[in-house]
Amino acid sequence: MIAEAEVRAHLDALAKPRGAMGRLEDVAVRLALSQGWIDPETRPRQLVLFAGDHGCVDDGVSAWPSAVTGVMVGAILGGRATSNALAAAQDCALRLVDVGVAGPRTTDAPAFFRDARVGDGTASLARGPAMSVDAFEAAWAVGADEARRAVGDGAAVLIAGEMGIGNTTPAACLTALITGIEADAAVGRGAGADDAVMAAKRAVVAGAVARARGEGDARAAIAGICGYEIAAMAGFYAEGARAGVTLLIDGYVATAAALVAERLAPGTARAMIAAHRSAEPGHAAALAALGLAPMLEWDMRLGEGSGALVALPLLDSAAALLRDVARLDAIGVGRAD
Ligand SMILES: Cc1cc2ncn([C@H]3O[C@H](COP(=O)(O)O)[C@@H](O)[C@H]3O)c2cc1C
Ligand SMILES: O=C(O)c1cccnc1
Repeated sequence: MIAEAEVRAHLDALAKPRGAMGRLEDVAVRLALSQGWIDPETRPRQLVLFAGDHGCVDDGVSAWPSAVTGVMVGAILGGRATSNALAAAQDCALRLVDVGVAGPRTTDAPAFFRDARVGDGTASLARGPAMSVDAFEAAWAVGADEARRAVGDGAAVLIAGEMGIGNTTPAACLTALITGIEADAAVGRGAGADDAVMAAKRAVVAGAVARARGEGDARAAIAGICGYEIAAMAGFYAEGARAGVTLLIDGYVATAAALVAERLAPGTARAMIAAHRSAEPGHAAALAALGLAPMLEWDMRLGEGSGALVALPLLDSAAALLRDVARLDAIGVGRAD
């Protein structure tokens, strides 16, 4: 393992003025520390997309019906979604896991698809616990399993993405519960909620967060307001961090899963690099609670791992800086700074 001071000293010795690559140097430091080496890798990289449905959609929290989750699963399997296009552009392997979609199961799926359903959509968190602690742990284990498989295949950087209509509602609940911000401050427009949907979403989140705050056991509180895909992402992060790879964190939903991972597996956040701050208003507080500074603030608000894929070339640049730049003394120049 290396210390931050060693990485900074290495960066300061390179053929450039000290600190001249600005915040890319901070990213390089986090990247090196996440893997424990001065010359971290960013290839191969793997995006695992976890899909699940949410009972609270029946309570009016999304502009879209739950059926769109299954349609998008089909689009991803057909290689036609934003995540497919960006993953291909960034040379990132993509895998899709159905951890809790409602409706018919996908058959004839390509080899990168895994049916690991823990349930057919969650129960509505507006009316009671979204899932049992047992179901939460089963979904967590699906994600942990995926991280183990990806690391076994050599991945140096892991990205978790999600597809699940309604999932910015559990993300808001988890953010409010774990960071302590007001429920209202955690609620945003998700995939395009209008004012009427926003009013319903605010009421649902306020009620669910109040219930979760009254629950004594942390795991039960989290399970009650979680989603299957979010629980799987949390398990994915916890296992990836344990295995010593870098976790590139996407948007608001991915960060809610990161909060869950850090709460239940403390230390996981050390492996995380925040790709971006999404347009969702609660995202900044979620990142701050994890001690993460986002690389991009581009108002992206899609999910599917898309923002992490957009930011991936920045990690490649940070790795190249650490690995491929000569030292100033090696080119015969003394330091003036
Ligand atoms: C066509 C389409 C593709 C998406 N890809 C990701 N999301 C994103 O939007 C959803 C969350 O927003 P909300 O909580 O407002 O429903 C999730 O499926 C998330 O992955 C999508 C949403 C739609 C509609
Ligand atoms: O930031 C996100 O993760 C996000 C925002 C809107 C919709 N889905 C995901």
